[in-house]
Formats: sequence, C-alpha cells, structure tokens
Amino acid sequence: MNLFPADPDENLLPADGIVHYHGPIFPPQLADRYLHNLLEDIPWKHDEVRMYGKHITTARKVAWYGDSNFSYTYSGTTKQALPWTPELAAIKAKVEALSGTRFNSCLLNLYHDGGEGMAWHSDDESSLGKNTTIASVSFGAERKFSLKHRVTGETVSVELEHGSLLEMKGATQSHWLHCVPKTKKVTAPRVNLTFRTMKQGR
Ligand SMILES: O=C(O)CCC(=O)C(=O)O
Ligand SMILES: [Fe+2]
Repeated sequence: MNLFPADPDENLLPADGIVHYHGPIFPPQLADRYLHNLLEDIPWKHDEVRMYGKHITTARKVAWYGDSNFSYTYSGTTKQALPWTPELAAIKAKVEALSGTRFNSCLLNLYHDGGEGMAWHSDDESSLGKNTTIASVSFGAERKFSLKHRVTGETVSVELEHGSLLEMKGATQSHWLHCVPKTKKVTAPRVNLTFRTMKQGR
C-alpha cells in the first residue's frame, strides 16, 4: 500500500521525463473481475527474445493486442496483434479518458509470482516514436516499479497497486530505464497492461 493517496498531477521524476501515478482507477470489485478475466481468457505465451545472440524463452508470459493488422518486430521476433477483447477495449477507453491520449496497441505481461520480473530496459523502439506516452495498468499482486536515470543513476520507485494506472510521458524513455524487480515476498500473480501508440500498422 502507498501511504498517501496518489496525486496524478505530481511528477515522480526529478528531471528529464514525466511519470504520473494515478493510483487505483477502477473500483476493487471491477479490478478483481478484470484480473480473473485476463488470467482466464488471454492466450498467454512465453516470450521469445534474442539476447546476446541467444534465443531465450522468458518465465513471464505475454500477449499483444492492437487495432487491426498490427505486427510488431522486436528482439528478432515478429508478433501479430490480436483484436481487442471487450474488457481490454473498456480498460483502454478508461485509460484514454484519464490520460487524454489515444492508444493503438497494448503489450500484456503475466508475472506468475515474485520470482518473475522484468529487467532494466526502456521502451524506446523506433516503432514507438520519440516522447511517446505509455500507460501502464496493473492488476493483482502489488509489485515495485523502479526507474533509474541513465546518466546519474538516480532511482525512483513506486508500488503499483491493484487496478492502478501509471503514465510515462515526454522524454522518460530517452533518459530513464525501468524495471520490475523480482521479490521473494510476492506469491500471487500480477497482470500488467502497457498501452502504446505505434507509428503505423503494417
Ligand atoms: O510490468 C510492468 O509494470 C512493466 C512492464 C514493462 O515495462 C513493459 O512491458 O515494457
Ligand atoms: Fe517497459
């Protein structure tokens, strides 16, 4: 739990980018319903990535949704976006209303427990464009989300609550890395949705 209610207008970063944490944006019962629906209905698959020339299958599972005819290439693999489910479309509409941004795709991540996380990275692929807004919605177990400045090494962390929204905007992806650290304390699953605006469908 965050001790103070989130202020969506407060910038969590001291410089070189904008991160707004809205806290929970769905009533708890609706957030529970979305979590169960996402766990059951999404065709979760292990992610295949190329790292240091090796083919790696991740422990966490992923799925990719978007407006029709999107394909997306990263780390040497090409993915085809699935069409929005009614629940994802509803979540997207709520996020678009709060952020004032339109999104055309979403990467879903399933962390089965605290033994799974995401390493330091930034979402700065050329397909996303510069100064893109990424809206991150979390359901299930609360996990720490950390940002680290590429040059100064300064870090900022926030606990992402069940049903919460975090926005990364402006120059954030150019100057800051982010990660979801592994933790022994968490034994329950978490689903994260990152809504993105890709430059074009192919
Ligand atoms: O799970 C999260 O909160 C972060 C996910 C993320 O950084 C990504 O999908 O690029
Ligand atoms: Fe990311």
